[in-house]
Amino acid sequence: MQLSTYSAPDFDPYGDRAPEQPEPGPWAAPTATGPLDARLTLPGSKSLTNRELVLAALADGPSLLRRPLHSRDSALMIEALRELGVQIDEVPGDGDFGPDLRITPPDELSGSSSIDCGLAGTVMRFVPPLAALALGPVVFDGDPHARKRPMRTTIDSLRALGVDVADEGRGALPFTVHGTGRIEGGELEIDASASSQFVSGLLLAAPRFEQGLTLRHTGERLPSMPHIEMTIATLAARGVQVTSPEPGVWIVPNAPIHALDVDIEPDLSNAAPFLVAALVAGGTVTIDGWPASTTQVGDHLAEILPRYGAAVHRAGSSLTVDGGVGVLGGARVPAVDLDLSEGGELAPSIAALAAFADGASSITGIAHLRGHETDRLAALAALFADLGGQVTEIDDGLAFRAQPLHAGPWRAFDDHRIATAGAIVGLAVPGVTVDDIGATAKTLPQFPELWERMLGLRSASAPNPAGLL
Ligand SMILES: O=C(O)C1=C[C@@H](OP(=O)(O)O)[C@@H](O)[C@H](O)C1
Ligand SMILES: C=C(OP(=O)(O)O)C(=O)O
Repeated sequence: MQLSTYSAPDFDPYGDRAPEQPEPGPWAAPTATGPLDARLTLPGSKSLTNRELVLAALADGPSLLRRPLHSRDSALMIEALRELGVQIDEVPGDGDFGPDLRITPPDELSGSSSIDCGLAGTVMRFVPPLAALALGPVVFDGDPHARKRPMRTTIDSLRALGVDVADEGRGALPFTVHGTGRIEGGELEIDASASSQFVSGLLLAAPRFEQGLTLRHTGERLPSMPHIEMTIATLAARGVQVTSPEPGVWIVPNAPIHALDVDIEPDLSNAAPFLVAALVAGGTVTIDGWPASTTQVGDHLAEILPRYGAAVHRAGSSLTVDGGVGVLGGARVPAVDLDLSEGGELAPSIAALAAFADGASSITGIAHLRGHETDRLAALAALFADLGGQVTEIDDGLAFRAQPLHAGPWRAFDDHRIATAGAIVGLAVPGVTVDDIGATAKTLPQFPELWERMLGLRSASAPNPAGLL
């Protein structure tokens, strides 16, 4: 099948110019020359945008998404849903980062199509249950590395629900879902230790199962609980009440999913590299539009970063991280043992900070990162070794030892968060080159522009990257 490459959306929210996309290719990470004093807004949350797209596709009428994310992952979700017969139109909105989206669900989802998941976990885990509700075969495939991401639980759970799924026996992409237009539902046991998205994908579609769904997670651990809570909250906002009588068990009734016009919050996980930058370069970084309450795990940064020496202030809808003099100014980064089982997607940014810690430290609870966009534990260990660092893989995470870092290459491995971790390191280590900054298009196509403006490297007369005040 034809695999997609992300290209800029065909709108122009910036007046006379389209948004810059990161050019695929090498990027010399800029070194900070002094403390930061930056204020920015960020595009919409990937996790919220892709959940709301799925729920809108199953809803009982048209929905509007205000200020959604426009990136490769959201483009892949939009295309996937269009393949199933969902109408998705761009409509003018007041966001800085592109148009709003109007989603009109079809009377019945249609199959007989092919879906490109790219490298998007949300597409490969959330859309197959919808394909099972459609009539006709739907082929799922993705980027070369997507074929290595864990998918067995999605495949097995659909089979246990009576859906015919043809695969190559590896528990991975590619596979074909032979939907019959209905799922009976009922009780189901799954092992979601490799990804919370196995749970979320089933919960999102379950109100359309004839008996609803009683889902029980049987594995030893369950990562990324806030993402499951986000799924439950987005369902509740559309009138579906999921109950959880005990940890690891969820009951979803058969119920209509109501149409809803919804505001998408900025992506707080994508705030991580910018906020961590304050601790490395020193000074302050303020993110505007920070929600007062949210299910996004990025909100945990407000508690995590003080453990590494930051002062965090909230004022109205802004969140400021003050990194003091920062690593560059000679600050000592405390050696912290951090359990990130709830927020694994924050790990690459925190690892880039822990690499400067004064003493032995660790990030644990993140074994499942081996199944992310790349094997993030192996990638980070290898990348820091190339810079002279001492970061080692442990059973369920990474261990860090204080070691001066030097110039060197930084491979992105097609992983947006590995790419941005390289940018963080480069703030304090001259001569770090990220081989492909284009990887950031997965969830934040504006990353290089925003980063350079954060550092004051773009003058006021240079094109203004969306969202920078
Ligand atoms: O449901 C979601 O939107 C996500 C869940 C998490 O997945 P895992 O549980 O596989 O880590 C997270 O890391 C990913 O970036 C987004
Ligand atoms: C793990 C991530 O993405 P995905 O949704 O593709 O799993 C991530 O964004 O850190």
